[in-house]
Amino acid sequence: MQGPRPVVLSGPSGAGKSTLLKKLLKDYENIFGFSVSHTTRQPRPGEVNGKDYHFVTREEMQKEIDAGEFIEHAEFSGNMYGTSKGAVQAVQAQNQICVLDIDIQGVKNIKRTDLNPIYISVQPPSIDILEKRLRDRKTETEESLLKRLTAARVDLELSKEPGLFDLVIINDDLEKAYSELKEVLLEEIKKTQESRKS
Ligand SMILES: Nc1ncnc2c1ncn2[C@@H]1O[C@H](COP(=O)(O)OP(=O)(O)OP(=O)(O)O)[C@@H](O)[C@H]1O
Ligand SMILES: Nc1nc2c(ncn2[C@@H]2O[C@H](COP(=O)(O)O)[C@@H](O)[C@H]2O)c(=O)[nH]1
Repeated sequence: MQGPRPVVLSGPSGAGKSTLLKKLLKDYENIFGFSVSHTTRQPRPGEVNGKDYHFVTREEMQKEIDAGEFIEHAEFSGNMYGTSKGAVQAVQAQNQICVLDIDIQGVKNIKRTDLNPIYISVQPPSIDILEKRLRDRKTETEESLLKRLTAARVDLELSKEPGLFDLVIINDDLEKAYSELKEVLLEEIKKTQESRKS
C-alpha cells in the first residue's frame, strides 16, 4: 500500500489506547487519520456511528467478511470487530498516517498482510490498575468487565513474543506515555509534514 507507514495501537482493553489516540489526533489533526473499525457491539453513550465505529449486526458484518472486504477481523469479548479495506484506504487517500486500534488477534492477522505498520502495545502498569480504570470508565457490565480482564491477561502474555511489537508503552503517567508515543512516531510525522510542503 502507498503513503506513510500506518500505526497499530494494541494492548488490553482499558490500557489507554483511545486516550492516547485522541491526544494524537487533536495535536496532529491533519497528519493522522483513524481507521474506523466495524463492530457488532452496542454503541456507548457519546459514540458516533461512522466516527468511532461502524456499528453493524453480525449478519451484516459476516456478509462483508465473506465478500473479502476486511483486512482482519476477530471475536473479542463476545463481539465481532474488524478493519475493512475501505477504512484504511479512506485514510491513506488523504495521505494521512493511518492509525488502527486493534486487539492482539488483529495484530497477528495484520502481520500476514502487506500493510507494514509500526506496531505499538499500550499496557497498564498492573492488572489491578487496569481493573480500576475499566470500572471507573463505567462502560462495562460485570460480565463484560471480567471477560475483558481475562482477555487482558492473555494479551499481556502473548505480547511478550519477541518481535511482535516495535514498542511497548507502559501507560502509568499519561503525559510520559504520550511523549513515548510521539517519539517513536516522530520520523513518520516529519515525513508526512514535509510531503505536504512539496
Ligand atoms: N495514564 C492514565 N492514568 C489514569 N487513567 C487513565 C490513563 N490513561 C487512560 N486512563 C483512563 O482509563 C480508562 C481507559 O482508557 P481508554 O478508554 O483510553 O482505554 P482503551 O485501551 O482505549 O480501552 P478499549 O480497548 O476498551 O477501547 C479511561 O477512562 C481513561 O480516561
Ligand atoms: N481485531 C480488531 N480489534 C479491534 C478492532 N477495533 C477495536 N478492536 C479492539 O477491540 C477491543 C475492545 O474495544 P471496545 O471499543 O469495545 O472497548 C479493543 O482491544 C480494541 O483495540 C478491529 O477492527 N479489529
